[in-house]
Amino acid sequence: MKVTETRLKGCFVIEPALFEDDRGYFMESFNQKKFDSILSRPVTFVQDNQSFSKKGVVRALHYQIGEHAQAKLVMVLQGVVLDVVVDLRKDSSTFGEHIALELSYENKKQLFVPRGFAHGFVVLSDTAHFFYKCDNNYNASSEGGIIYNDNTLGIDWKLPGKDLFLSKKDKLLPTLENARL
Ligand SMILES: Cc1cn([C@H]2C[C@H](O)[C@@H](COP(=O)(O)OP(=O)(O)O[C@H]3O[C@H](C)C(=O)[C@H](O)[C@H]3O)O2)c(=O)[nH]c1=O
Repeated sequence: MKVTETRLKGCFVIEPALFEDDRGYFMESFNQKKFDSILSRPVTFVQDNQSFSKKGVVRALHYQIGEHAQAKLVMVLQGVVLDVVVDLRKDSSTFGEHIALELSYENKKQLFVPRGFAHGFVVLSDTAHFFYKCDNNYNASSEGGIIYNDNTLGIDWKLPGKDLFLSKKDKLLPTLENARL
């Protein structure tokens, strides 16, 4: 397993060991003991989520506030997405900054997103099956969000705006300046 910390402290790219043979491949997509060795404190995941989306779908930029904040281990089971996380930790020297990276079935990369981040992705392949573990349960009343094209964030979603598709809810999200943090 290869672990690389990103420039946003506490956010890691994880590349699981892949065992390929004539049948195909095997990998441990999550191992609590190995995962705990990466982080300074243990993370216990309590909920697994999946979503399936067509090309151009943007599910972004979401988070839960306060005690319901979620850390996530995100990965792609089929297709390719550009995954984006924005640092919303008020005491962070990289507050408001983001990283974006391709996660795909091919590259098997995973991203650990600590609590205090907004998360989202755009689907770059015809379809994408997205899977992620959360260390806190869904709490609808604590959901927050930032509009994906907030120009203070400067996120390049790679596809032309005319080809992007968002939920009604996501189209109405506020800018970072007006977001509920
Ligand atoms: C997130 C969530 C949603 N739901 C229900 C609520 C809605 O009736 C329906 C669709 O929810 P939503 O449109 O918020 O789904 P996404 O747009 O994929 O939201 C996710 O998008 C980005 C990528 C994230 O990182 C978040 O985990 C999450 O906000 O599922 C649940 O029942 N449990 C849940 O944990």
